[in-house]
Amino acid sequence: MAQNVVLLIHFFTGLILMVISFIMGLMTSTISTNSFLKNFFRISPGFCFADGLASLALLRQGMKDKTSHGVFDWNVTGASICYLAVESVSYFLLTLALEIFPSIKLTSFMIKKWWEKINIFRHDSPYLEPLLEPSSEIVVTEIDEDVDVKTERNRVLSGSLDNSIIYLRNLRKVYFEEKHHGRKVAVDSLTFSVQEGECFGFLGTNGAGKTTTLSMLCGEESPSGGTAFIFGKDICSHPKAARQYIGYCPQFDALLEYLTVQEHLELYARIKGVPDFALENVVMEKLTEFDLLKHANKPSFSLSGGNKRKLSVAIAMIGDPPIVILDEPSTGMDPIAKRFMWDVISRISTRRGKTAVILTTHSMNEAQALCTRIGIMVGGRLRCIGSPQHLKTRFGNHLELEVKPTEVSSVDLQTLCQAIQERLLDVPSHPRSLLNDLEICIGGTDSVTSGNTSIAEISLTREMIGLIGRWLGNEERVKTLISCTPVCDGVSQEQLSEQLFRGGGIPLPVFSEWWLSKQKFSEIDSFILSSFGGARCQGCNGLSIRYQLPYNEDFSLADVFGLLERNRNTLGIAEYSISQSTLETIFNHFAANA
Ligand SMILES: Nc1ncnc2c1ncn2[C@@H]1O[C@H](COP(=O)(O)OP(=O)(O)OP(=O)(O)O)[C@@H](O)[C@H]1O
Repeated sequence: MAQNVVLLIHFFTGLILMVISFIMGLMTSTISTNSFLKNFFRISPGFCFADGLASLALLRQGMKDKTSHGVFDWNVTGASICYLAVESVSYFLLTLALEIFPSIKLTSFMIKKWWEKINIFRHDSPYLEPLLEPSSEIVVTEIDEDVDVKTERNRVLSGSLDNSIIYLRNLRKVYFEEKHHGRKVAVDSLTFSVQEGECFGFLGTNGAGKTTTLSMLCGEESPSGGTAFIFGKDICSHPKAARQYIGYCPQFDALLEYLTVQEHLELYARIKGVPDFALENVVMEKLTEFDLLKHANKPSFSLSGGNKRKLSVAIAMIGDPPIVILDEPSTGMDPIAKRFMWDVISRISTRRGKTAVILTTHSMNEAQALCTRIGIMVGGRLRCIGSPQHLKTRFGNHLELEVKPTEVSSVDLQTLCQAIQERLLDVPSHPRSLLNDLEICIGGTDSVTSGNTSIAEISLTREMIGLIGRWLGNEERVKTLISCTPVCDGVSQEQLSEQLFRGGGIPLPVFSEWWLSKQKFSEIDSFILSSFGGARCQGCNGLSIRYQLPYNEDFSLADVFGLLERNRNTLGIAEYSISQSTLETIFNHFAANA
């Protein structure tokens, strides 16, 4: 595309110069100026070509000056041919030089460096472009940084890198944006290293700067400050050398719509320098490894999202690069394909032991399953780093408890229903409206007064429920049902409230069951909260209730089990589980404190 644009620019420049020169050549007052300017216009090969043709035509028409003797005369095509000959050699050599010598390649990084030097020259005092300065922001970062992140920073900056093959040193990226007073710090002073055989999980909230970091490592973006080294090659000064070690799967599939799966693999294998004799084997190996054989001849536009992702990862892994960078590799995959992909990634990193994988993901399960080390990034900064177990031990200073109460017994249910029915039929100073309701609900005054109405037939209105709450000594409990306020007490309560509002009432057995189960939840809740100081309820889904329990010297795991076991029957606990805090809770903790 860029080459086509350059060609078009060349063509039009030549054309415009030709028109200018032609007009000037027609006017006697500008003929000599035109002859002089032509020496410069001929730097454009397009002009040389057009001028030569125009001069030939003019010669044919007898419009050339008398001094021109033949077609190869200097003033006819001679000058143009000579210029074109010299230019074809010199431009070819220039192109070669730009390709071969990276030191003179015009990367945006180098342009920036030159700009910096020009600025130093222009200003009397030494000048640093503000975004490249070791700004006060970085100092603040270092002060309030987590201890593990600081240790990693010191380790990398001191140069003790063991067998690290990638290391980032104060890598920084600033985008210019109107919204953020002109700039947005996407990545801020990122410092860490990745060793061979390691699978490094890069987690973070949306917009944390993960993709930007990976883009800088792959050479798609140039850093605003700091740098990174890949096998000792600086990504700023030797981007091409650094890139040759990397296989990159970007966040969005960069596939060519009309190329088939097999053609994609062949194309990238050739780009990566796989020799002809090995090409077929390499392509077949990837098709088999990624379970893409049956799609080999399909054009990429007809693939499902998950298969496109598989193809992108397969392309990244072609040629067995020592570093594989995967930006959300399993997005859009079904659970089976995801497991399959995890297996492939795990095989190349941990099992083969030579390849370093850096992956970003929003799936905590994926990070847990694959990553030997994890870094959580929020707002462009690394908030924590370490193995999944280390993070859980350090930041998971609580236990997750989930308790499921036993079901309401039919005896208790029957007893409560009868008690409510008796009270409803025996309201001493009942307001007229309540009795009316009851009469309507159970189909007639006779049946109410006879007392042999079926319990299942009784439907309770809001007013009755309010009264029952008062009789049973807990008006608060029924308020949530009556007022239909959204509470985190699970789906069943929401459904009951909805039924009450839309249908005008709920059957007595349904209400009684709800009441008794609330009673159980409430007893368990007060027991947990009073027994484990600092316990916090995390929510209830109608079947079970979840807590976070503090986990320190005062509470061992044995204490928690002991206490629950001793009171299990009294409280009516059907089952419970205790687990260490998950990666998800740790991630949420960092995201919430961003
Ligand atoms: N080209 C750009 N110009 C301006 N701002 C950008 C540009 N690219 C990214 N950003 C900003 O930089 C920040 C980091 O973006 P980045 O894509 O790296 O986040 P991320 O962690 O990969 O997010 P996600 O998980 O959603 O992919 C965001 O606030 C984003 O808006």
